[in-house]
Amino acid sequence: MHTSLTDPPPTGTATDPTRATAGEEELEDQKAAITHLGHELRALVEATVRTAASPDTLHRVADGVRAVTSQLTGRQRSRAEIPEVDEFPTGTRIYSPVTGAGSPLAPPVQVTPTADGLVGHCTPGIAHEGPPGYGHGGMSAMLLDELMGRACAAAGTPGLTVSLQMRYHRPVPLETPLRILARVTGTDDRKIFVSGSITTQTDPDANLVTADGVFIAPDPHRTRTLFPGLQAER
Ligand SMILES: CCCCCCCC/C=C\CCCCCCCC(=O)SCCNC(=O)CCNC(=O)[C@H](O)C(C)(C)COP(=O)(O)OP(=O)(O)OC[C@H]1O[C@@H](n2cnc3c(N)ncnc32)[C@H](O)[C@@H]1OP(=O)(O)O
Repeated sequence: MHTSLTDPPPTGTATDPTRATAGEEELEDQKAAITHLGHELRALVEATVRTAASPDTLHRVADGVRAVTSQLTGRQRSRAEIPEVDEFPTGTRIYSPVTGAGSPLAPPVQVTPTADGLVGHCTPGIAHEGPPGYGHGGMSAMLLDELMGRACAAAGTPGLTVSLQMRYHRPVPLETPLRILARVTGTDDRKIFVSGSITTQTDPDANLVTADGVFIAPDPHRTRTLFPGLQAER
């Protein structure tokens, strides 16, 4: 998050080629606006957790933020609704707390395919702190869970996590560019075995965190029950 604050807002990923061309421009506009707001909100979150401002200033800013929040009027997305700009489950998930360009919670991780899986890059800031100066262990688990889940989807077998074994070898430094790797190592019927790791970008041979996970591809009936938005909108 830290260095990304000074970078230009990231752009969205490729559009689903099956969508009607007429809607594409609108979707791109929507993605760009969501990304813009996400970028500013992440700057607000980072400034919030770093500031030493006086109580007066904090109260004034809180009132200002409440006034801004009240501008987000109109229809609100329901719990199971999948945003129109999303490509579920393999691509853009714009409000993902890990990769989402529109999420104030996300570092956000930029994901790229590798020869045998995925690599993610991000720079978590102080908002993701656990021990002073280092990343929260739950944050590392969240980064790996998401990347490992996306590796399943990228391999053509989207699945839900049923087991995630974390090993924390060294503290994860904040404000430091990180590299997250995830790859499917095997399958057994609906079970997908996945491994993942977090290192710094400058020392990719020194594992800070590693994980082994089991993901399950839900059967079609369970998929329909779990994700009603998928049927209604796709
Ligand atoms: C278009 C299709 C979409 C599909 C889904 C897409 C999702 C991905 C979306 C986007 C991708 C990018 C984002 C990723 C995000 C990160 C991933 C998360 O955070 S996921 C959230 C946390 N996880 C849960 O909430 C799961 C909760 N669990 C469940 O709902 C059920 O367990 C479920 C549906 C996953 C499986 O239930 P059953 O009833 O279908 O399956 P049973 O029969 O229990 O198990 C099947 C096999 O798996 C083994 N198994 C079950 N649990 C296990 C475990 N903990 N460890 C090892 N094996 C286990 C069992 O022993 C069984 O194996 P034997 O057939 O007997 O050989």
